[in-house]
Amino acid sequence: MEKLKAKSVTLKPGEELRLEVDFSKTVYIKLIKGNAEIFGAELGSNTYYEFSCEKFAIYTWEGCEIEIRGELSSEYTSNETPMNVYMNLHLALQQLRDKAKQQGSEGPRLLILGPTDSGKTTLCKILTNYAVKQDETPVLVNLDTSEGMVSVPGSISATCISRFISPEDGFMSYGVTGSSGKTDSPLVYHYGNSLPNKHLSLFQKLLKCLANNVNKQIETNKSAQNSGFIIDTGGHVESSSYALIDQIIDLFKVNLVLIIGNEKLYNDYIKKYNDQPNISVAKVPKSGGVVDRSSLYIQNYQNNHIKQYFYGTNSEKLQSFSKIVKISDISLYKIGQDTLAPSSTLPLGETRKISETQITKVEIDEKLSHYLVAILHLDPVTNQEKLDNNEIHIKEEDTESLLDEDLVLNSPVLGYINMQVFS
Ligand SMILES: Nc1ncnc2c1ncn2[C@@H]1O[C@H](COP(=O)(O)OP(=O)(O)OP(=O)(O)O)[C@@H](O)[C@H]1O
Repeated sequence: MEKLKAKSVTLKPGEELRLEVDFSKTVYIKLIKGNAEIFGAELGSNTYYEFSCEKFAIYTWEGCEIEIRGELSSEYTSNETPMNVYMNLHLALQQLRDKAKQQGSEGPRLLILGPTDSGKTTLCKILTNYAVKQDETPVLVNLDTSEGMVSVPGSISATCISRFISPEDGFMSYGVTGSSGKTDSPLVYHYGNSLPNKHLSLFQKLLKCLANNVNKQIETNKSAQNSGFIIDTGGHVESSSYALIDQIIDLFKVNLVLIIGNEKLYNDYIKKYNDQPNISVAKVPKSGGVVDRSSLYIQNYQNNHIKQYFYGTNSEKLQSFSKIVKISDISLYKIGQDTLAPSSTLPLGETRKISETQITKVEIDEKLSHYLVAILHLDPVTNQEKLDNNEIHIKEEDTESLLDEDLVLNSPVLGYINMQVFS
């Protein structure tokens, strides 16, 4: 790093430095003077932070001097930011949390909506970090399946946040918690696609499982109850997604809907919840710094995220290990049926019922090498309770698999493996 040419940048109060670092490049940043933050996480002075494959901003409330080493693909300073609005939003949320503590009730449950690349995830990060700064422990819910946030892309999750989201490692600072024995491991459900609409009934079922589980878990966590929820979503803004949004509001008991950069959605939701005093709808401006990301960038970002899941982040390295097991000792199941022969090949008059949530056993062969496979936690206690209450059933007629789809979908992810098959 010392070999890289260093340069210094001075920012005035209220300015932000917007930076882009390519995939193949690494840039180091150090705060020399003053104070600065990256999406709400303060930078410590005289410490190098490492970035690659990132688009981000360094904001300062009081002015600062920063040292940068390495090659940036874009860099400019702006004094037009929505940070004052975001800070006011945080203060309003904090008042609701304080009120919840006094009254012994639940804190705000905030749902952030907006088009793709409008800055939703960034706002979640800022609000979560500001909440942590005030000793809050909000539950961060990720329903954006293209990002993965604390786990691999294709998953949805809920995490109780009690420490800053690292400025250099981002949400993955929570994704690698297993390594250091921290107890704030995320609750993750596997969906397996970037688009919720692709397998809508599966997505809706998993939403329900995540919401039920997280609502149940925080029943005994007073501090998370008071701090409330911050929920990130993908870019569901078209009217065809309104039913899904309403389901999210209902399942996660959302009481504040916040819209970034979409007037139509804001107006529709103002009208929709006009006569419901327990749900408020508000809007905030989109930051001029938010960058549109190409599909190539998103693909590289997702690959990098998966790599971090297995090998750790810049500041917390993980040692992945391999384990050889006999094919006959394991069973692999697939959710959904997208490789069936066309219905036209069926005997005349016979129809096939294809369910997106159907569980089928998969034959393990070399073709499955390098597949990312989710290991589920088929929690015997919770599932036994559900069996006793007749909420789920074991299919006795199905001798091939005793796995009921509800039993599987109800089970959170224990971890992911990268599979290699040898014969
Ligand atoms: N002020 C800023 N300056 C520079 N880059 C920024 C700024 N705000 C956000 N970004 C970057 O812009 C990109 C898009 O932002 P973000 O992920 O928050 O949008 P999003 O609405 O959540 O997108 P999606 O719907 O695709 O998940 C990210 O790479 C983010 O780091």
